[in-house]
Amino acid sequence: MTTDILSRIVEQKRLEVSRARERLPETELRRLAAAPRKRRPFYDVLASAGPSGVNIIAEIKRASPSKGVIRSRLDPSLYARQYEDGGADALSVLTDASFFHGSPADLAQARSAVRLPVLRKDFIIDAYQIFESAVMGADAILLIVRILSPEQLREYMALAKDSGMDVLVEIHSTSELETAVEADARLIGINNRNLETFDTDVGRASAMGGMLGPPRVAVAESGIRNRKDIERLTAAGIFNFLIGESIVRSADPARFIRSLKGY
Ligand SMILES: O=P(O)(O)OC[C@@H](O)[C@@H](O)c1c[nH]c2ccccc12
Repeated sequence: MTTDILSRIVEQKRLEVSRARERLPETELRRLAAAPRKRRPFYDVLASAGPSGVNIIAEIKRASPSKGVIRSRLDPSLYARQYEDGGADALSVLTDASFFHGSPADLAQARSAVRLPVLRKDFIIDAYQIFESAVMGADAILLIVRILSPEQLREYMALAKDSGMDVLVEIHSTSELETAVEADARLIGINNRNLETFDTDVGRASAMGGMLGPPRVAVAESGIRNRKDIERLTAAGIFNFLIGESIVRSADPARFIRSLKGY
């Protein structure tokens, strides 16, 4: 039943992209995207762990299809600053409006408030969205293996690289891991969320994390709630964590991130 959510999201995206194309033709967007921009390193930050041994990618997430509204009145610059104060190593910002209540403005505001590299979190199914991400100022984009053909994955990785952006390639299974490795993905996000049920199981990342090694860097995504979850995953060789809901819900995000890092 919930697999339908992902297909609904993708369907809605196709609609949004075709509308965006009418407003701004791709040739124009490409011209804008080609303007030189200073990107902040995302991959390099995550390729090695700092003194705490753990890197946190802290996410700005107002709502989700599985949880509904998490925090709707959220000031992205304020949150970004709290995340940075707490020692977050990078930011992730949901820019999808229809299902996650995010926007490109959220990303721009968050990024300009801090010095951290920023991941654009959205459902990319068309090259148009890569140029959009470049114009938005994203330092990295998410590509979800499940919703792309292997050819699209390669093409979009190359386009992102041309724009100076890093790519986080998201997988849910060992067969998707193979696809990601064949496309030579360097940063691989293992999503703990079961797309059929939307349940999360931190064990998914710990089981697959051991299959990666330099220069391939694993990121555990979704359902990470506390220091214990992190310790379980570091034992499996994973030191990068993408965390949204538990940080956004916390009364004191900076303090919560510090506790996740073991301080
Ligand atoms: O809020 P959580 O459970 O900490 O999860 C964060 C992140 O992993 C999740 O938002 C996510 C992972 N992959 C995605 C793809 C699209 C939208 C959202 C996501």
